Amino acid sequence: MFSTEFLDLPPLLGASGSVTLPGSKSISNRVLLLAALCEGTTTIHDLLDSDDTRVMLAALRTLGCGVQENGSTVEITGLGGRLGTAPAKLFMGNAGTAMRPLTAALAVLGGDFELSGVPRMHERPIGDLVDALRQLGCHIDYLGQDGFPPLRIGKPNLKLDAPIQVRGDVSSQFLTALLMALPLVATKDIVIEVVGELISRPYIEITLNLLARFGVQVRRDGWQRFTIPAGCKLQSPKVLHVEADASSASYFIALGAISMGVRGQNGIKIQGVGADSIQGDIRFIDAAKQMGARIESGPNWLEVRRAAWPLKAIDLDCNHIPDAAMTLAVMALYADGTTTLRNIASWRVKETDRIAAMATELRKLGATVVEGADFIRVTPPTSAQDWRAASIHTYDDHRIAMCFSLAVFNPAGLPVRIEDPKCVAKTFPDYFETLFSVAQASATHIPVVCVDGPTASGKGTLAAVVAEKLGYHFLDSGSLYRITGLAATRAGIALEVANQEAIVALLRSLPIRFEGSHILLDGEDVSDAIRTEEAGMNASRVSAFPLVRGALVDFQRNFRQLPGLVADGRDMGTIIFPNAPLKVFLTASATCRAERRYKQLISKGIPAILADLRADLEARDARDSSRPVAPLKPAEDAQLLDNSDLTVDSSVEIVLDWWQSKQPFKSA
Ligand SMILES: O=C(O)C1=C[C@@H](OP(=O)(O)O)[C@@H](O)[C@H](O)C1
Ligand SMILES: C=C(OP(=O)(O)O)C(=O)O
Repeated sequence: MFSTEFLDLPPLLGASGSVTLPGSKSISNRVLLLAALCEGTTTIHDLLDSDDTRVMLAALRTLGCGVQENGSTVEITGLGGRLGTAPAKLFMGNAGTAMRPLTAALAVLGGDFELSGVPRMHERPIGDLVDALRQLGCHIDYLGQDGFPPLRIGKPNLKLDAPIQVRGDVSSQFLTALLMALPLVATKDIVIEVVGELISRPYIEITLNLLARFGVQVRRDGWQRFTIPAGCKLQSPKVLHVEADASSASYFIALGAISMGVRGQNGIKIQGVGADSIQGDIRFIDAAKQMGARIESGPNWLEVRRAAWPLKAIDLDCNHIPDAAMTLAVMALYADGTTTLRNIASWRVKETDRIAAMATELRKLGATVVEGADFIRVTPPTSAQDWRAASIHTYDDHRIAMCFSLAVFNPAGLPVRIEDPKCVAKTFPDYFETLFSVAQASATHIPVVCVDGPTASGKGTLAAVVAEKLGYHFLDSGSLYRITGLAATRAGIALEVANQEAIVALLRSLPIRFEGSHILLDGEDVSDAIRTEEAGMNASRVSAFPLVRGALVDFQRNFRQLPGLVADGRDMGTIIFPNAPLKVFLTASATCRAERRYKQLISKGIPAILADLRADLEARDARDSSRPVAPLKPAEDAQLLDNSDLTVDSSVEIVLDWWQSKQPFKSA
C-alpha cells in the first residue's frame, strides 16, 4: 500500500496481463456477521483483508467470537445468537456494511453497546434503520446528532406482531441489516415493508443469497415486502468462498476498455469474478460494453479488451450499480460526447458527497460537468490541449482514488496526482500495486530522481527518505559495486583491472535481490557485510573498471519501474539516467563527512580515527573524480546541495520542493 501524502501517476501507454482481485467487501462483511451469529465454526476462504473487514473482525472479537486468521482464510466460531453481558464499545471506521448490520443484530439481541466510527460515519444516515428497529421494541439512543451514529444500544422489549416499516430510498443497507438480524428472533413470521422506492436493489439480492447459504429462505413480494419465516435459524454452511469484488473489478474492466495492449498482449484478464457473480455491481460490464468494451467471461474470470475508440457516450440509470458507476464517470472522459449517469442520489451520503466530489475533480482535469441532486453529466475535454494535469483530492474515498487513476491515459500525456492514496485501504489496499503490475509507461515518462555525490555525503539516507515520501522505488547503486567487490573477493579474484572480464562474468551470474533496505546475494543477507570500510574501498576499486561499469548499466536502468525511482550513486545523473527530470548533487565538506562517518562507526562499536577517516575520504574523492570512466562530477543540469549545515529533514524538504517545482499539477 502507498502511505505517502500523494502518489504521482505518470501517463501510461497501455496495460495488459492478468490481475487477481481481492474479495468482495459486501460478501465478506455479510458472511463474517452471519458466521458470527450462528452456531459452530465457519471457514471463509478468500476473505477481503481491508479496513472495512478489519473493523468487522475487531468488533466480532470484542463480542466474543472466535476468529482464527490464516492468510486469506478465516475461521469464525459463532456466538450461536447469544451475546455476553459485558458492555462493549465498537469502532466501525467508515464501513457501512459493518455499522448498519451490526447495529441491527446487536439491537435485537440486546446488551450495552456503543457503536461509533470515523467523523464521516457520523454524518452518514442511520435514522431509517433506527426507526425500524424501534418499531420492533429495540432500545437505541443517539449519542450525537439524531439520525446519525454514534449510537448506544440497550436491552430490547421485542414486539414482533406488526409488520415493520423501513425506508428504502436512502440506503439498501438498512433493509439488509434487518434481513440479517431478524432470523435471530423469528419466533413468528416477521414482515418487513419497504417504504419508498428501494435503491441499490442488487445488494439485497446478495443478502438474500447469502442468507439462503446460511439456511434462511426469506420470502419476498417484489421489492416491497419481505417475510422472515417463523422458526428459521441461521446455520453455518461450514465452508464458504468469497468472490472477488465486482466493484473493484470495475477499475480493471475500465482499464481494459481504455488502454491499448502492450508487450504483444492484448486485454486485461480479471481473476476471481465472472459474469455470473452474485454481486450486482457485475452489471457494470453491460455499461462498459455499451461504452465500447469487448468482454468475455468464464467461470470466475473476465477478459476485457478495447474495441470502440473513442468510447461511446452513454445515458444510464445507475441505481443498480451505485459504486461501480463512479468508474463510468471517469470512462466518460474518453467518450465521444456527453455521458449522463442518473438516479445516483445515494452518492451524496457515502464516503463523501460523491456527486460533488466527482464533479469538482473531473472539472480539474478539463471536463465540463453538470451535477444535479441525483445525476451527473460529463463532457470530456474538447481536445488534447484542453486536458489539465490535476492533483486529485480524494476525500478519504477509496473509489475516488481508484477511478481517477484511470485518467492517466489522457491524450495530452499528463501525469495525475492522487492525494492520500492510502484511502484505498477501505476495500483494496494493494490497488495501485495491482494497477502497476499490468500497466506500462514509456521509460522516459517514468520519473527518476538522481542523487549523486561523494562518499559519506548522506546521499543514501536522503535518497531513501525521498523515495519513501514519493512512494518510488529505491536504487542504491553503490551497493551494486560493493556486492561486486565482495563477491569477487570471496571468489578469490584480485581486484585488478586485468581481472575485469572475470569479474564481469561473475557479476552476470550473481543472484542479487533487493528487499526493502536489505540486499540479498544468493539468498544471504549481505547488507552489513557490504557496509564495512574495506567493502567501500573494494567497491571504489571495481567501480573504476570500465567493463564492470558497462555491465551494470542495464541492470541499473531496469530499476526504472512504475511509479518512479530515486537512485543514489555517483553517475546516476551523468551516465545511467541522463534524462532524469531531477538530478541532485549532494556534497558536504570533507571535515563534516569525516565526522559523520566517525560517529557512525563509533556508534556501531567500530574503532576509528577521525584524521585517518578524513584522509581516506579525500583519497577516495580524488580517485573517484579523476577516474577516466564516469568520474564523480555533477551532471550539467544537476542542482547542487551542500548539506554540511543541514539536517536530513531539511535536505529532504529542499529536494521535495525542487521536485514539486517540476510538476505540472494544479490543485485548485
Ligand atoms: O449492502 C452493501 O454491501 C452495499 C450497499 C450499497 O450501499 P447503499 O445501499 O447505501 O447504496 C453500496 O454502495 C455499498 O458499497 C455496499
Ligand atoms: C459506499 C461504500 O461503502 P459502505 O459499505 O461503507 O457503504 C463503498 O464502498 O463505495
